[in-house]
Amino acid sequence: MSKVDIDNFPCLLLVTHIDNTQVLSGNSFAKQFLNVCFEESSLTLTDILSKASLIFYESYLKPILISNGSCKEVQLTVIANGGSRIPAVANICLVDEKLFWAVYPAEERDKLYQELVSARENLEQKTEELTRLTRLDPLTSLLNRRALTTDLTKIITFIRRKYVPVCLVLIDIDYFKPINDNFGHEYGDEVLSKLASTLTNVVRESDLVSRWGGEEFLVALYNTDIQDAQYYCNRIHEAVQKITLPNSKKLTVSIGLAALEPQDLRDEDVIAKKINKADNALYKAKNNGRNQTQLG
Ligand SMILES: Nc1nc2c(ncn2[C@@H]2O[C@H](COP(=O)(O)OP(=O)(O)OP(=O)(O)O)[C@@H](O)[C@H]2O)c(=O)[nH]1
Repeated sequence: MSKVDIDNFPCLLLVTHIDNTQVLSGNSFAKQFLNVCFEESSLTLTDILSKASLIFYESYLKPILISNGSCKEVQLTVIANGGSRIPAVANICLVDEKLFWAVYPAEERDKLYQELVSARENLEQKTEELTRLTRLDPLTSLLNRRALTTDLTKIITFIRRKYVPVCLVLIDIDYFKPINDNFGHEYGDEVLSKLASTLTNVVRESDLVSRWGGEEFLVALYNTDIQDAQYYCNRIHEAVQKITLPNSKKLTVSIGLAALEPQDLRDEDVIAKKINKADNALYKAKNNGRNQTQLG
C-alpha cells in the first residue's frame, strides 16, 4: 500500500506528548487552520484549546487516555487562526507516550446550529402569530366566540377563588338586515367594523370584547357591578348613534345585560346560563322597541 499523504486529510492531525502540552507535529490543514509552522514554533495545547477545553483535557481526557488508550468524539473548542473560537470534535489515541489527535472543526455544524436556532425562533414567532389569529374574528379583529369563551372561563376560575363582579353585555345591531339590503353587504361589513372599534374604545383594557356571531357582540366587563354596567351600556348607545347611515338614520343597538353573582359561580354551566340570560334580556329589548338595554 502506498504511503498516505496526511496533508490531504480535511481535519487537524496533531501529535503531542502525554507528559506535556507541546505540539510535536501537525498536517497542512492544521498549519493553515492555526496559522503556524510546527517545525519553527513551540506551539502548545494552551495556544490551540480554549481555557475550558484545556481544563477538560487535563482533568478528564488525559486520565482516560492513560487508562483506556483512546477518547472518541469529544467536544472541544479550538482557537483558530485569528482567535475565533470554533467548536470541534476530536478523536485522540495514545501510542508510545505520544497522543495522536484528529480534530474536526465544526464550523459548518456551528453555522447549521445557528440556522436551526433562528429557524426555531422564526417558527415560534409564526406559531404565536397563528395562535393570535385563530383567536380573532377576521372582519373586526375582535376576539372570536371561542376565544371569548376560553378567556371568560379563565376569569371565572379566578373569581371563584376571589370574587370580582363581572357583567356580560350582549349587543345586537337593530335592523341590520335592511342595512345590508339597502346599502350592500360590503357596507354592512363596514358598519360591523365601525361598531367593533366603537365598542373597543368605550371599554377598559381589562374587559373582553368579542364578535359573538353575525351582528351580535358579547362584552365581558371585568370588575364592574350591574350599576356600572348600565352606565357602560348607556355609553354604548350614545357612541353607536354617532355612526350615521347613508340615509341619515342613526345606527342603534339593543343590549341584554346579565351579572355574574357569587352564587352563580358554583354552577359548572355558568357561562352558558348567563349568556342565555343576557340573550333573553336582549330579546326583551328588541320587543320593547329596540335601542335600549334590558336586564336579565
Ligand atoms: N354584512 C354582513 N352581514 C351579516 C354578517 N353576518 C350576519 N349578517 C347579516 O345580519 C343580518 C341579521 O338580520 P336579522 O337577524 O334579521 O336582524 P336585524 O335585521 O338586525 O333585525 P333585529 O335584530 O330584529 O333588529 C342578516 O341579514 C345577516 O345576513 C356579516 O358578517 N356581514
